Amino acid sequence: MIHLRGITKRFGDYAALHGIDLDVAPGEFIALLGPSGSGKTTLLRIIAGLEFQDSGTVLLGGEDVSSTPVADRHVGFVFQHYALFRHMTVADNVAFGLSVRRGKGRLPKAARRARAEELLRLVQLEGLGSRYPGQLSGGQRQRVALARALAIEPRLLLLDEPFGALDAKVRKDLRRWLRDLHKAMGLTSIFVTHDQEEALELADRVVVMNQGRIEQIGAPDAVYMNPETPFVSHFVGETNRLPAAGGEIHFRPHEITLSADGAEALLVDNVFRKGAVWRAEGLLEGSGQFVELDLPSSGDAPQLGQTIRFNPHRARMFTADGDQTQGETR
Ligand SMILES: Nc1ncnc2c1ncn2[C@@H]1O[C@H](COP(=O)(O)OP(=O)(O)OP(=O)(O)O)[C@@H](O)[C@H]1O
Repeated sequence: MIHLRGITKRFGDYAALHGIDLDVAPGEFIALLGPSGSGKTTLLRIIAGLEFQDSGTVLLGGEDVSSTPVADRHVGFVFQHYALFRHMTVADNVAFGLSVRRGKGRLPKAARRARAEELLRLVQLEGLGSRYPGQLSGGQRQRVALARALAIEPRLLLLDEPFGALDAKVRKDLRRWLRDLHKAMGLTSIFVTHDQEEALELADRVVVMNQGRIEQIGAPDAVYMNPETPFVSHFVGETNRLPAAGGEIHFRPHEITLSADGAEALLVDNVFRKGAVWRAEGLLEGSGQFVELDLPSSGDAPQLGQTIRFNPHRARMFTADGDQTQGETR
């Protein structure tokens, strides 16, 4: 569906993307995940045709669209701040992409209306077509934006932090809804997020980006369980780091075994409930390293000042040069 080869992009002296290669299969739901400034939006805009790469090629459905303008790429997109037209009704907003279409693909007015109604049903906003955007909630507005993007029957749907401005509960509902919609419509979708939970929950594959490069591509479980670089280990999920000879050892807060003769001892200086577990934080005896541990909340809460002895049971060793790893279980 999408083949990106050697995509580079500079803004003045600043290299925003360094040779990105990426293949996306039809029907996939892909997350571009990375910190602010890692190049996610730039890459998405290049795929959409809103921005052009300095070098490299973009193939969509086997066709080289490297220099094709956005209007001819047949791509739908939704951006966090891609505002609806405030002076247009919801139905007119949704039908907008159809009404600007020229030539033989243009639908008569009645058909455009019917299509808008159908899309509003799809995004579960049936009957709200005559309202104005100002009369909708934030989550409803995002669904209108999505309906508008889908109106042109795009082959590809691109979403840039589509739910970024919404509160956590609405975000979660919309995520699930979007995943169902993606599947039901047989879409190929790429979304940008800096929220690892969102990426892990929604995507078939996660593309982890850092400083204009792809660090790792994989299924959510693979990226979480087998991070290939210290960056991925740290950015996706929570990670404790311990200095070790020739590098560092990484383990997740829950990847521990409690043991009275454990090799590590945490002096607890903060405890709180984190969903189904107790989170205990503090410094390790000896190294003074800050560590976070998750303990079953079926047991008593750890006490401040208590020492917890443990062994990491599924640790990963990263060597000092940073990008080589060895899985290690102890
Ligand atoms: N039009 C532009 N002119 C100059 N620099 C730009 C422009 N667009 C992006 N950049 C720079 O390119 C880098 C990548 O930006 P991009 O928006 O792709 O990052 P991002 O990963 O999407 O970040 P965020 O999560 O903050 O949106 C940033 O350092 C940004 O400042």
